[in-house]
Amino acid sequence: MKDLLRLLGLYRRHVGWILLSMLVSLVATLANVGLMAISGWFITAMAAAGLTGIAMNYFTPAAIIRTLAILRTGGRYIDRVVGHEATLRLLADTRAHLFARMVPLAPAALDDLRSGDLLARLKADIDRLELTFLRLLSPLIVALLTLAAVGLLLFLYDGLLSAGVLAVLAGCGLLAPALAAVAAAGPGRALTARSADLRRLVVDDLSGLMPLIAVGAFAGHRDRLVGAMASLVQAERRLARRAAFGQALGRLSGDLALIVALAVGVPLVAASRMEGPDLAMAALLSLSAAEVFMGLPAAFLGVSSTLASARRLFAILDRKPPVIEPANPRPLPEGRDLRLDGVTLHYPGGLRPALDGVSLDIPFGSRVALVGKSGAGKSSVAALLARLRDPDLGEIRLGGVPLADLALADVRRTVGVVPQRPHLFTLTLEENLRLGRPSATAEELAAAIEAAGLADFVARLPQGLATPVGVAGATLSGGEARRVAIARALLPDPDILVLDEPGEGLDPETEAAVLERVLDRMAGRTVILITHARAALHRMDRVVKLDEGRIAANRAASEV
Ligand SMILES: Nc1ncnc2c1ncn2[C@@H]1O[C@H](COP(=O)(O)OP(=O)(O)OP(=O)(O)O)[C@@H](O)[C@H]1O
Repeated sequence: MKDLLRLLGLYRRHVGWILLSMLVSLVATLANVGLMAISGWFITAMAAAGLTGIAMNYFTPAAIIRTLAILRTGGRYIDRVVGHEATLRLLADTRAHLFARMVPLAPAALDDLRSGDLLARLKADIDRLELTFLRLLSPLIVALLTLAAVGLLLFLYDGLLSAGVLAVLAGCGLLAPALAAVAAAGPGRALTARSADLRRLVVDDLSGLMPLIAVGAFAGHRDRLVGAMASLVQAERRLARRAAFGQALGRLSGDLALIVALAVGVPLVAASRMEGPDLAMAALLSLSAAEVFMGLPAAFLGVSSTLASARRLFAILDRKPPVIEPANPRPLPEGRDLRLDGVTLHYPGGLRPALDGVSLDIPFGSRVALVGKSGAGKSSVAALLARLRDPDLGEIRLGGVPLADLALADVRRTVGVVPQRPHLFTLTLEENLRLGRPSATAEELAAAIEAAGLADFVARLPQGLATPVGVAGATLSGGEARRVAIARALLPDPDILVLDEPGEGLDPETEAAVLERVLDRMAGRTVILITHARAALHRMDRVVKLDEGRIAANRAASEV
């Protein structure tokens, strides 16, 4: 219930469209029910008039019938247009809202989710919310109002007639599908989970297809995929069985209501308490009112899977961003000295802290190598310096001001990071580079490419900078991709550059040449180099060794 209310809360901003859509839908439905009822009355009254030879005014009912027919047809058209407008606005809004909330979570607070899972939440889960309004909420309210109108009209003739018809309509049209939906809650949840599983598997396996084939594990993954599809079909089948039960009773509701109307109405006519044409009207009114229940069984069944989707969305919306933008950021200080003071960082589930009381001074303009065994905490320092995470304890200061007090954009403009696993987008080489600084001139772009040691490579490409790099840079070698990432980080001219193992994928000569150029370009500014390559150390001022999250040594490079 809490989730349903929260879901409805998402609709608040579109309440005008929602009310308009419901109003149009109600008018179209009442016009349809009224059309059937008045037509029944009119035909019977005309037949009776013909038999008895009494003249009757047929202009007024004929005009009413024509008006209702126009209202019904036009209303249904407008109902579709307005209903979809309301729903699509809601979906677009929710998708944008969720994406905007994901951005500050990335990457640290989304580490545990696979990209296929995130895609499923952004796409399929939000699409499923459509069911709540278009197929459930609006039809349910319209059905209840129509029932009330029908019940009131029949009550004017006879209380029992009204009660009998309402009981059948509500029992078969509303109660039975609602019970079927309760019985289907389990399969509904399973369906959402299975389709998310399948999407995750497809996206993951496709992006990892090469290694899967290479290690001969493809057959196993294909079997897993086939298994996931089979359990999806099974969940759908279970849901469909329960849906069939609710739908069958829903469809029966009109016929049963007609029988009840006749069973109660015929004695009323026989006792002259009701006119024959009025009975025809009541019978057709009862039959046609059942139309409002047609879509409800399926919508009721969709409630549990829609709520499961909503919960998956809320789970993202409720995540706490790993870093908070200060409400009133302090201005960027003049100084660029970095100071880490008792910095401690725990990853969730980590057995020991990744960083444990690290204190370190990095004056502006210095060149510091961070070394240490794999897992020592080097990349964690890089993440903290770019404020992708915040320390649990201790503080990092830039020019004497805590990083947490500065605007995130200022921090990230000042501290450029080439991560250990840089990501290239499925764009051209130039578009990937310009992400670093969209307004860069051609000369600035060329200078960054030169500094990253990419100039020869670009010159050899037939399409030059317009070359597409493929999905995640798949058409580039590991070393080329890394140099693109270096050029991208150099383009905005950061005052502090953190290079996380920039030599990976490069031969030793190229690595040395690239480092040389980067250091030249960064002359007078700070470079922090995370590396396992001893050869690079003589180009640095200090070498800081980390061991299990602590500083094990901090020496001048000449002493190493
Ligand atoms: N996102 C994460 N979630 C949980 N634990 C993490 C995460 N990132 C790193 N760790 C853990 O924190 C510790 C430090 O990791 P970090 O990546 O900083 O080491 P590193 O020195 O850069 O290692 P490498 O040289 O292999 O890149 C490791 O034990 C690692 O398993």
